[in-house]
Amino acid sequence: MMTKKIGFIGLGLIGGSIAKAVRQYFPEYELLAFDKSKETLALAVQEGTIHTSCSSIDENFRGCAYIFLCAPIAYNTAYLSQLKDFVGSECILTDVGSVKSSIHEEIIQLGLEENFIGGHPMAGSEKSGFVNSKPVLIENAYYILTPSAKVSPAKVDAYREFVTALKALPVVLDYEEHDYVTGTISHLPHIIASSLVNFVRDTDTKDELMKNLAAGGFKDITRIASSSPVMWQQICLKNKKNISQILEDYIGVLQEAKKAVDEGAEGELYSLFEDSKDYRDSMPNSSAGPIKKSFALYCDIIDEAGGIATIATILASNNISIKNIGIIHNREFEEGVLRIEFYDGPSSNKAAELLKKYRYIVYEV
Ligand SMILES: NC(=O)C1=CN([C@@H]2O[C@H](COP(=O)(O)OP(=O)(O)OC[C@H]3O[C@@H](n4cnc5c(N)ncnc54)[C@H](O)[C@@H]3O)[C@@H](O)[C@H]2O)C=CC1
Ligand SMILES: O=C(O)C(=O)Cc1ccc(O)cc1
Repeated sequence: MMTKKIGFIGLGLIGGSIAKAVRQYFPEYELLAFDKSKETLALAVQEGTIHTSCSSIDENFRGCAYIFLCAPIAYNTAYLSQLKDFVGSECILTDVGSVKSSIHEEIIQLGLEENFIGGHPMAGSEKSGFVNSKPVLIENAYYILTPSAKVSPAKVDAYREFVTALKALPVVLDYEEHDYVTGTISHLPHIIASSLVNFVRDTDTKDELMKNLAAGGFKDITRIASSSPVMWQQICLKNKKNISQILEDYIGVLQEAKKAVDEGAEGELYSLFEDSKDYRDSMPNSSAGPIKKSFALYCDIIDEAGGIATIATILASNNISIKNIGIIHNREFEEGVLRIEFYDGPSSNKAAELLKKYRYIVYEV
């Protein structure tokens, strides 16, 4: 069997998830890692995710087919000069950072362009650390590749195939375009979420009415405010130019909204919400995105003891695994409805068909 050595620097949420996916799909590969947290490395060895834990970037990294840089972005860039000696001609050096220009610039400086293909799995969560990592995190998620100008097409093809084998969806982009696009769809939303949460904290009443009354909508758009502070600090520092421009443009949009409110401009206010509804509704639920897609359906349940158990039994006896199940209450479903999440689209479709056959009212989303 063909074995390869894969190295990781940083084995947290993303590094850990990729390592676990490699372990799952290429069990014969040899995995090694360096992380500043000794506990993380010990756990990864104990769980059988990696074979070798390294106390620094050392000789172990020589001969790797892939080296994944998965620490916060400023550290990834800083480690390149230490890594350089261990990067052989066949090695594909890659990262998973949310910003690409800074690492590409350092790669050019160090003459590592023939080896470097930037990477960015558009998957993750507000959680962090190896303990939260899982192979399914990158499954069906877009995985952006930003090849250096001098890397061979053969290496790009090999990396693309590797990403596909890990069940992610490779997309090749220019690194500068990557930073503008992710600046808008990922970095700006994180800044909005965090500043909105802080705004509520700073303007709340003495008895914290806002904190206690905050409803689903507020929680939906601020989930990501619980993300790793060091990671987002570094993203803002490294994608400064794009984020500054995007914030300026977005503040202009907010000012227009304020003007419409100040002037009681009925038409403008209606359009604001109608346009956003149309565009948001046109985003396919099944497309992969920064927020990992979910395969869920909603189902009315008969209000009697054992209602959930009956549905779970129907699904289990048809070999459909449930990822998550629970009753939700919101304005859309005032009476409460059962939300059932599945691991993939086909399971969700099969479950919907089956439950309809049993005369359940099913809402597919
Ligand atoms: N969290 C997310 O949703 C996503 C994160 N990313 C990128 O992935 C990278 C890692 O993020 P996460 O895995 O979420 O973070 P994390 O905090 O879960 O993991 C980072 C890991 O790096 C280690 N580390 C920190 N500083 C280090 C250093 N100086 N030397 C060696 N190891 C060090 C930590 O001990 C930890 O195990 C970042 O560059 C981020 O931009 C990319 C896509 C999604
Ligand atoms: O939690 C979420 O929805 C995210 O937005 C996760 C995420 C964070 C950083 C990235 O570079 C990509 C994805």
